[in-house]
Amino acid sequence: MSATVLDRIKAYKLEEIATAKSERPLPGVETAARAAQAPRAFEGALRRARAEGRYGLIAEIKKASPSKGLIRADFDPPALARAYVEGGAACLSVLTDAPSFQGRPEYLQAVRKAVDIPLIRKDFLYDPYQVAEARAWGADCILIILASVSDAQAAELEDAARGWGMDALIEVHDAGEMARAHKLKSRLVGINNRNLKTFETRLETTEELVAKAPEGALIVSESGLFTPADLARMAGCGVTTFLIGESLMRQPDVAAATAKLLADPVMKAAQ
Ligand SMILES: O=P(O)(O)OC[C@@H](O)[C@@H](O)c1c[nH]c2ccccc12
Repeated sequence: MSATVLDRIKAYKLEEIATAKSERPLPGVETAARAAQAPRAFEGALRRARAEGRYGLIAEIKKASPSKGLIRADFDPPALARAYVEGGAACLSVLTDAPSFQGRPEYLQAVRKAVDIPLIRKDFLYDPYQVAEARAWGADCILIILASVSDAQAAELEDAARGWGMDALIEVHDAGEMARAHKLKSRLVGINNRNLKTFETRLETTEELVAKAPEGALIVSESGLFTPADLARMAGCGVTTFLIGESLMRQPDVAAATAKLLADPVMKAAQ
């Protein structure tokens, strides 16, 4: 079988983690994590938006991606963060992976200083060391991609997040992964419309998997959402919480585009 993008990412991440651990041993990272501002309620901010009848947006700060290449040349993370807040985002996602997404830990740290809303470290996590890093850099939530970790690794990452007082967004993209999500504690579940192995993006993925989610889960529809009609379509199957990057990153006026995307008051059937 040919190596997928996820296999390649995992290989360089494991090297990255080994280097980071030797350059900055865990105790020092833990000290920095303990000194960071207290974690903010990431899932809570999204649940509040939903309870108040608003779309809950996690707006993503994303310069490039493996499938799209460079998405935004003029890339100023603190300015983009402020624009997203002005436009009404509930939370922000900041890519920290450099090789595939041109992200950086410094972007997360700079965004933390620029805005008050909760942040997720968007990266490929395999080791609790990376969860401590995320907390030290100011993240309030981590991403656990079930396509790239075992059940045991997912549980270990989730426990590390809980230990730091952070939330965990559990990402699934098929029925098998959704079944695995039931075994975890987190009830914040992202359905990725993009298959990370083939890059195929289908909004049907959210529609097909939402009914298989754990009881009481808050579902986040991730990737490939561009228009108010896309959000209304997702609301039609009860999903009103979204993770959106590319479509907003391509807009010259990010604040106005975010406000426009969220302006539609369509809030249909509750999950
Ligand atoms: O730019 P989009 O299509 O709006 O997608 C955002 C987000 O869902 C996507 O960046 C993403 C979802 N899961 C991930 C896992 C790793 C890296 C990136 C992702």
